[in-house]
Amino acid sequence: MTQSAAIIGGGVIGGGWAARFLLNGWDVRVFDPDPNAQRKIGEVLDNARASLPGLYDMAMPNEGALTFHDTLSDAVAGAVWVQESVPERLEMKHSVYRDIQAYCGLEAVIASSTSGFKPSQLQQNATRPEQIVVCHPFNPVYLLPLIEVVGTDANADMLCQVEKILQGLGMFPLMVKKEIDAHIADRFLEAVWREALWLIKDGIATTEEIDDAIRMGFGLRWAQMGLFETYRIAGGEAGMRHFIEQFGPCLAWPWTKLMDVPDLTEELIDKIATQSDAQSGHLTIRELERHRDANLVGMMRTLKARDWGAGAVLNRHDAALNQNWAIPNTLQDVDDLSQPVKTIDRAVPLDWTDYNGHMNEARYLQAFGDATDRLMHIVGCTPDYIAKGGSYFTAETHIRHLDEVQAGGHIRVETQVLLGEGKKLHLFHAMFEGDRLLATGEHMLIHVNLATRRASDPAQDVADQLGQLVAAHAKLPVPNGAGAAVGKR
Ligand SMILES: NC(=O)C1=CN([C@@H]2O[C@H](COP(=O)(O)OP(=O)(O)OC[C@H]3O[C@@H](n4cnc5c(N)ncnc54)[C@H](O)[C@@H]3O)[C@@H](O)[C@H]2O)C=CC1
Ligand SMILES: C[N+](C)(C)CC(=O)CC(=O)[O-]
Repeated sequence: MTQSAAIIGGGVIGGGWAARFLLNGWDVRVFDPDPNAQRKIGEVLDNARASLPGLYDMAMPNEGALTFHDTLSDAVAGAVWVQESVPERLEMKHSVYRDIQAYCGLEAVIASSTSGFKPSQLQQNATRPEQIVVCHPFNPVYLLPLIEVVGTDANADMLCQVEKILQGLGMFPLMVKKEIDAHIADRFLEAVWREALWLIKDGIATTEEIDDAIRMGFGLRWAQMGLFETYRIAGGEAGMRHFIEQFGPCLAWPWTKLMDVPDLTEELIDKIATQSDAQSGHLTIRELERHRDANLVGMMRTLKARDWGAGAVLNRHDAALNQNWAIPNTLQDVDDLSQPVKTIDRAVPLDWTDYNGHMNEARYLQAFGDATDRLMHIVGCTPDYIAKGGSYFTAETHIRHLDEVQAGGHIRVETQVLLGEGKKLHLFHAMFEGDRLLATGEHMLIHVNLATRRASDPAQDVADQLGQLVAAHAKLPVPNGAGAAVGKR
């Protein structure tokens, strides 16, 4: 049965949570008194649909149902997870918990997005403190994996379940062992924010110069290694110890104004807002969000290819997705040998699209190449087999681009084996979005001995498995377009 999450407060963060749950197959029930909440969440969802599914190389589950409710009691009914994302005011959060606990199930998790309150503060005077836990996300919640989970002794029994549910949403729960104001990550953000305010107040840098100082340099380092791994490298061969010895004395020099906070006077606020308008005012918030999402998707997919940091979290979720929405790994996994085999089932990543607003031609080849790799794996041409010295090389390719598809579009490739005899493997891939045929890819591959780099017969096991597929597919009609030349309709 589909699980449901209640989103209490559907602003910047609640909207991101709604998208994260929905796109992971949960039903989502929103309560927010703002008459614009539905429109705002709809816009956030559009951005999320274009960006999140394409981070994975497997299809995500079908979207859950999104409903908006006039009362909080209605929204929390039946929800196993209640995500509170109302403004950062303690008395408001307390009053919202009173209402939630009056109507939600006894087993429901009540998670708070709070940036800074400790769980013990949130639990004060609650009917059932053990239900309330901090789950602090990062904007955009639908893309960034980090989630700081902070509980008290009262929550001990539920933290494991909370961690599991968040992992199931493709997130990286950082289980914070000791509560502290602003948890872990926001203490860094706060420190950097304070320095930035001083640099502006003192007229040393503009908003744009500060952003450049971050994004052209250390921001890129932080995105993939964080602070300590980065500084370990900065210590050279002598490592961390040398780094601290060299830069330790600077801590006593006036390199930071951290203990002193500038007054947020009207004058300072006006200076920051004016500079920010000059820097980014030509773009709407939604346009900025789309740039942010495309940049994040590109960086995260690069990290994914390297199975590193945030990218490794995506790979773990991909493995979980494939258990649920199966693409076959072996011939035994194929449900019906007599039909073309499903070799790709995924969304179009944002970074596969181009200036024409659709999937770029080169990415059709990438998808068909991935489909070929999957078929090779299914017939036993696995990484182990390849490591022993046999593989297939593609000798010829013919792609027909029949229809377009946009970022986030759910594509599927079905593969028919036209010939699998001796050294030759002749494949015909058909790419669909739903029932719509988008493209076909016809490929001739030759089995190769990787030591001699010359054509060779595949090992018996691969030949046998391929033979089974060829015999079954021989009964299928020759697909429309097979053997066509360029320009021939
Ligand atoms: N904006 C950010 O970068 C981040 C914010 N957070 C935390 O998330 C929480 C929400 O922050 P934002 O989404 O930024 O604020 P927001 O102002 O964008 O959204 C708050 C929403 O709560 C609604 N609301 C107000 N009273 C309500 C009530 N009684 N019941 C239901 N909804 C109510 C408002 O109409 C509004 O839509 C805060 O605790 C904040 O610290 C956490 C991570 C990042
Ligand atoms: C500015 N902020 C303290 C609300 C930021 C966060 O809590 C996390 C984030 O997304 O930057």
